[in-house]
Amino acid sequence: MPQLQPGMARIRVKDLCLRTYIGINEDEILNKQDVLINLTILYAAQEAVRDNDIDHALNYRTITKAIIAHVEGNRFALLERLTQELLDLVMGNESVLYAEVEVDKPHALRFAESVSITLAASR
Ligand SMILES: Nc1nc2c(c(=O)[nH]1)N=C([C@H](O)[C@@H](O)COP(=O)(O)OP(=O)(O)OP(=O)(O)O)CN2
Repeated sequence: MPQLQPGMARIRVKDLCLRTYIGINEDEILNKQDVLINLTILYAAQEAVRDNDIDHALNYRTITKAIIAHVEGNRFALLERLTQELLDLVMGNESVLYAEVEVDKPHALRFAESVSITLAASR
Protein backbone atom coordinates (compact mmCIF):
# COMPACT_ATOMS: atom_id res chain seq x y z
CA MET A 1 0.00 0.00 0.00
CA PRO A 2 1.41 3.42 -0.92
CA GLN A 3 2.52 5.62 1.96
CA LEU A 4 0.01 8.23 3.10
CA GLN A 5 1.42 11.53 1.83
CA PRO A 6 0.54 14.97 3.29
CA GLY A 7 -2.77 16.15 1.80
CA MET A 8 -3.99 12.63 1.11
CA ALA A 9 -6.74 10.87 3.05
CA ARG A 10 -7.13 7.16 3.60
CA ILE A 11 -10.75 6.08 3.60
CA ARG A 12 -11.40 2.65 5.11
CA VAL A 13 -14.78 0.98 4.88
CA LYS A 14 -14.57 -1.84 7.42
CA ASP A 15 -16.49 -5.13 7.53
CA LEU A 16 -19.31 -4.19 5.17
CA CYS A 17 -21.47 -7.29 5.61
CA LEU A 18 -23.62 -8.23 2.61
CA ARG A 19 -25.29 -11.32 1.18
CA THR A 20 -24.93 -12.56 -2.40
CA TYR A 21 -24.59 -15.62 -4.59
CA ILE A 22 -20.86 -16.47 -4.60
CA GLY A 23 -19.28 -19.85 -5.26
CA ILE A 24 -18.95 -22.83 -7.52
CA ASN A 25 -20.75 -25.50 -5.49
CA GLU A 26 -24.43 -26.28 -6.10
CA ASP A 27 -25.41 -25.06 -2.64
CA GLU A 28 -23.60 -21.76 -3.25
CA ILE A 29 -25.28 -21.38 -6.62
CA LEU A 30 -28.74 -21.92 -5.10
CA ASN A 31 -28.33 -20.01 -1.83
CA LYS A 32 -26.99 -16.57 -0.90
CA GLN A 33 -24.23 -16.37 1.68
CA ASP A 34 -22.46 -13.67 3.70
CA VAL A 35 -19.53 -11.77 2.31
CA LEU A 36 -17.46 -9.27 4.28
CA ILE A 37 -15.93 -6.38 2.37
CA ASN A 38 -13.01 -4.24 3.52
CA LEU A 39 -12.05 -1.32 1.36
CA THR A 40 -9.12 1.10 1.51
CA ILE A 41 -8.99 4.20 -0.69
CA LEU A 42 -6.38 6.95 -0.96
CA TYR A 43 -7.40 10.29 -2.43
CA ALA A 44 -6.27 13.92 -2.39
CA ALA A 45 -8.36 15.45 0.38
CA GLN A 46 -6.95 18.98 0.64
CA GLU A 47 -10.11 20.60 -0.76
CA ALA A 48 -12.39 18.48 1.45
CA VAL A 49 -10.39 19.49 4.52
CA ARG A 50 -10.17 23.15 3.53
CA ASP A 51 -13.82 23.58 2.56
CA ASN A 52 -15.43 21.09 4.96
CA ASP A 53 -17.80 20.46 2.04
CA ILE A 54 -18.94 17.00 0.95
CA ASP A 55 -19.06 18.23 -2.66
CA HIS A 56 -15.29 18.59 -2.48
CA ALA A 57 -14.75 15.14 -0.97
CA LEU A 58 -14.78 11.57 -2.28
CA ASN A 59 -18.11 10.54 -0.77
CA TYR A 60 -17.58 7.18 0.90
CA ARG A 61 -21.34 6.77 1.31
CA THR A 62 -21.88 6.97 -2.45
CA ILE A 63 -19.14 4.41 -3.08
CA THR A 64 -20.52 2.11 -0.38
CA LYS A 65 -24.05 2.28 -1.76
CA ALA A 66 -22.74 1.42 -5.23
CA ILE A 67 -20.86 -1.58 -3.80
CA ILE A 68 -23.99 -2.76 -1.97
CA ALA A 69 -26.07 -2.51 -5.15
CA HIS A 70 -23.49 -4.37 -7.22
CA VAL A 71 -22.93 -7.18 -4.72
CA GLU A 72 -26.61 -7.73 -3.93
CA GLY A 73 -27.71 -7.35 -7.53
CA ASN A 74 -25.43 -9.91 -9.15
CA ARG A 75 -24.13 -13.45 -8.75
CA PHE A 76 -20.49 -14.52 -8.83
CA ALA A 77 -18.52 -17.75 -9.16
CA LEU A 78 -15.04 -16.85 -7.93
CA LEU A 79 -14.03 -14.46 -5.15
CA GLU A 80 -11.39 -13.12 -7.54
CA ARG A 81 -14.10 -11.97 -9.97
CA LEU A 82 -16.25 -10.33 -7.29
CA THR A 83 -13.21 -8.57 -5.82
CA GLN A 84 -12.05 -7.31 -9.24
CA GLU A 85 -15.51 -5.98 -10.11
CA LEU A 86 -15.63 -4.01 -6.86
CA LEU A 87 -12.12 -2.70 -7.45
CA ASP A 88 -13.12 -1.57 -10.95
CA LEU A 89 -16.20 0.14 -9.50
CA VAL A 90 -14.09 2.05 -6.95
CA MET A 91 -11.39 2.96 -9.49
CA GLY A 92 -14.16 4.38 -11.70
CA ASN A 93 -13.97 7.41 -9.42
CA GLU A 94 -11.29 9.58 -11.03
CA SER A 95 -10.16 10.99 -7.69
CA VAL A 96 -9.17 7.57 -6.33
CA LEU A 97 -5.37 7.36 -6.37
CA TYR A 98 -5.13 3.87 -4.84
CA ALA A 99 -7.70 1.29 -3.85
CA GLU A 100 -7.49 -2.07 -2.16
CA VAL A 101 -10.48 -4.39 -1.84
CA GLU A 102 -10.62 -7.51 0.32
CA VAL A 103 -13.63 -9.82 0.14
CA ASP A 104 -14.10 -12.53 2.78
CA LYS A 105 -16.33 -15.57 2.56
CA PRO A 106 -16.80 -16.34 6.27
CA HIS A 107 -17.30 -20.03 7.08
CA ALA A 108 -16.80 -21.03 3.42
CA LEU A 109 -14.10 -23.48 4.42
CA ARG A 110 -15.10 -26.18 6.91
CA PHE A 111 -12.08 -25.81 9.20
CA ALA A 112 -11.34 -22.10 8.74
CA GLU A 113 -12.92 -18.97 10.21
CA SER A 114 -12.82 -17.24 6.81
CA VAL A 115 -11.09 -17.01 3.46
CA SER A 116 -10.51 -13.85 1.45
CA ILE A 117 -9.10 -12.44 -1.76
CA THR A 118 -7.45 -9.00 -1.87
CA LEU A 119 -6.81 -7.00 -5.03
CA ALA A 120 -5.39 -3.49 -5.45
CA ALA A 121 -5.04 -0.83 -8.13
CA SER A 122 -3.50 2.64 -8.44
CA ARG A 123 -3.38 5.51 -10.94
N1 LIG B 1 -15.40 11.56 2.32
C1 LIG B 1 -16.46 11.61 3.14
N2 LIG B 1 -17.64 11.09 2.73
C2 LIG B 1 -18.70 11.11 3.57
C3 LIG B 1 -18.61 11.69 4.86
C4 LIG B 1 -17.36 12.23 5.27
O1 LIG B 1 -17.20 12.74 6.39
N3 LIG B 1 -16.33 12.17 4.38
N4 LIG B 1 -19.69 11.69 5.69
C5 LIG B 1 -20.83 11.10 5.34
C6 LIG B 1 -21.94 10.96 6.27
O2 LIG B 1 -21.86 11.81 7.38
C7 LIG B 1 -21.87 9.46 6.74
O3 LIG B 1 -20.88 9.33 7.72
C8 LIG B 1 -23.17 8.97 7.27
O4 LIG B 1 -24.00 8.96 6.16
P1 LIG B 1 -25.34 8.17 6.20
O5 LIG B 1 -25.87 8.11 7.62
O6 LIG B 1 -26.22 8.74 5.13
O7 LIG B 1 -24.83 6.71 5.80
P2 LIG B 1 -25.71 5.42 5.82
O8 LIG B 1 -24.97 4.34 5.08
O9 LIG B 1 -26.15 5.11 7.23
O10 LIG B 1 -26.95 5.85 4.96
P3 LIG B 1 -28.39 5.16 4.99
O11 LIG B 1 -29.08 5.77 3.82
O12 LIG B 1 -29.01 5.50 6.32
O13 LIG B 1 -28.18 3.67 4.84
C9 LIG B 1 -21.04 10.51 4.00
N5 LIG B 1 -19.86 10.58 3.17
